[in-house]
Amino acid sequence: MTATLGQTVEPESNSADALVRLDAVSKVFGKGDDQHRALSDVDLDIRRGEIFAVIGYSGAGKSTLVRLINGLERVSSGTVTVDGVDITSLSGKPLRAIRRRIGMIFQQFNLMRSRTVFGNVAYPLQLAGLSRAEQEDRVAELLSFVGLLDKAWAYPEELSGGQKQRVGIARALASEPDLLLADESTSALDPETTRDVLALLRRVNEELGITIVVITHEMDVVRTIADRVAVLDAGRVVEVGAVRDILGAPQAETTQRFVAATVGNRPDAGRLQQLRDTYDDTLVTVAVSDERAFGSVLSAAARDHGVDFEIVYGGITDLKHESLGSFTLALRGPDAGVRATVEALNAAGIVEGTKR
Ligand SMILES: Nc1ncnc2c1ncn2[C@@H]1O[C@H](COP(=O)(O)OP(=O)(O)OP(=O)(O)O)[C@@H](O)[C@H]1O
Repeated sequence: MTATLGQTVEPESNSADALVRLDAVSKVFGKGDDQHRALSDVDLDIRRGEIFAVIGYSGAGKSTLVRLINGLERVSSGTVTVDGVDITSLSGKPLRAIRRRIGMIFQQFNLMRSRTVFGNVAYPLQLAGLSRAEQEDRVAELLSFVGLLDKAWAYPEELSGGQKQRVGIARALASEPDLLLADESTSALDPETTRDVLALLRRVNEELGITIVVITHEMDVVRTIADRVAVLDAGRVVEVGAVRDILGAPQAETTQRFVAATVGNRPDAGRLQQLRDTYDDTLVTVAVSDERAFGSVLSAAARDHGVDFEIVYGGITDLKHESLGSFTLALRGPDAGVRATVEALNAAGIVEGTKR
């Protein structure tokens, strides 16, 4: 029994709300014996207004994917469409026009050391031909959005990692992009600074309506910020869906490894065996995404059937807008009562597994 409360089936993606679409994209580097296939047959829709994460281990093809979306790299086969325009056949001016609508932030920030914070953020505006007065107004607005107005005249080397990434975000926003690509944008930062930068990215998404693609090897980043996630393994998308569904019921082995690293609330096989050795009761694991429903179903069933319960494992994992919990319970009482309690929990669709 693997029903999970709150699990929803994602509607088939509608191409009308896809800001970025990859159709059967493959990318092969090198020639002849030196060939290396970085991406194989990748289909993805990134919807307007969402935060979409791509997670994968080193070498999975994440950076290649980003470089194909912003036109820095060409597909070997397939198509990449940005806002309805197939960019695989574009070059020169039309490609540059599309690329201006895509902002990018990097793991190592990529700021110009010889320029102040102002100079870095103003750079794309200067290239776009804005007057000095226009640049000043826009940079002040951007720096105040990222909380760094007081650092306008500092040089990058005088800033912390988190501050450098804020400058990177302000610079990426300067040309008012529709899409922001964040390639391992928090991988060089400590956990607290990571939280601040992720919170800022959420504001970019929610207040400015910018679609964000987050490339990461950390499920914690996905969990905190993303609406949907694609799992990339050896150049292939092995799983894609809403973050709550992927974290609640990961299917592919790679996904299960990523999920185990961030969601510690389900007992693995070894821990389950230990629990069975310790508790001579029926063990049942329930998924919880609405605590009141879970609590009332459990306490009513236990009361009606004369059953006691003890929580022996579990916890709550916070997602962007909701929580995902899992509890393993030891049920104690008359056999028929325990069976009836498990049935009641099953009927409520919250049982993930049962062990006698
Ligand atoms: N320009 C290139 N020439 C040859 N091979 C490349 C090139 N760029 C990437 N690759 C190969 O393609 C595969 C995917 O690389 P990519 O950098 O996209 O992975 P990644 O998931 O971003 O990894 P990491 O997190 O380590 O950067 C790797 O095996 C890499 O060696």
